[in-house]
Amino acid sequence: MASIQLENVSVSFPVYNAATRSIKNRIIQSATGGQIRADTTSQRISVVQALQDITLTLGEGDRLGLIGHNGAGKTTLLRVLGGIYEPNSGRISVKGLTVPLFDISLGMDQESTGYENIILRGLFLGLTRREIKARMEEIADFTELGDFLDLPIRTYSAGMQMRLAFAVSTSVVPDILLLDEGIGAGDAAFMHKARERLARFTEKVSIIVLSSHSDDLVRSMCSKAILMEHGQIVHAGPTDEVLERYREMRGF
Ligand SMILES: Nc1ncnc2c1ncn2[C@@H]1O[C@H](COP(=O)(O)OP(=O)(O)OP(=O)(O)O)[C@@H](O)[C@H]1O
Repeated sequence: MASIQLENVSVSFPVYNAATRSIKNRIIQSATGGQIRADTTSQRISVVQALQDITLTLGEGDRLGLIGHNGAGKTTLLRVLGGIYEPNSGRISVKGLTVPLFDISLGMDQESTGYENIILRGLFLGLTRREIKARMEEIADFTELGDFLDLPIRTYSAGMQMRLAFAVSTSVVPDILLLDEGIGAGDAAFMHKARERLARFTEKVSIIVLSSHSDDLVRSMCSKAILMEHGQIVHAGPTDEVLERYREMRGF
């Protein structure tokens, strides 16, 4: 059974050679972003607190929307769930095959061919070589990249790389799907095909977490949501209730 459990998870980023003099001994909080504070050990280091004390439990059938201002911590939270970032503190347990459909070039190598990258990205996502080989032909067909699959992917355009990564990432139905609102640089025909594939696929996924600035998208995909502000969860509940709270906060 797929599940996600986060207990008091915090993530901070040290920023070296930052102009910390202006933020000596105080915490800066602007309208956007996490919190910036000076590091206690060095004048030359600032710390951006991207997530602070996040506690969250998700199980079978949950569709969660992440809502909040620029820099609120939505992408950082997705990256923590995808195992891309380790929390600095707190406990995390993610059970089930997890596929991030953002940071789509992770696990790919620019010098390797399209075919080799299908294997690399597949292994990165936790598939076995046998599972990848069994799907190779279907993945290659879906990309429509033809003979380009024999060339190193540094010769591809951004949209061609996206086609490849998307085709591999959606070749197996995961237990947990992590989504960012934009899946990138595809052309209109591919985006249409990608959306259809995604719609078929999302029905079967056990848990979905979607980060989005689009109220309509969150409403159409998610039954519940959390509102994030400066790295913290400030409201959690049914999607409509959380969107309403966000509207009130923004004052429109
Ligand atoms: N690698 C990094 N180094 C330093 N700070 C970072 C890094 N990644 C993220 N941050 C900071 O963490 C905070 C949260 O960023 P995050 O990308 O999670 O926000 P977000 O809610 O996804 O924003 P947006 O809606 O703009 O995409 C921001 O203040 C950002 O500056």
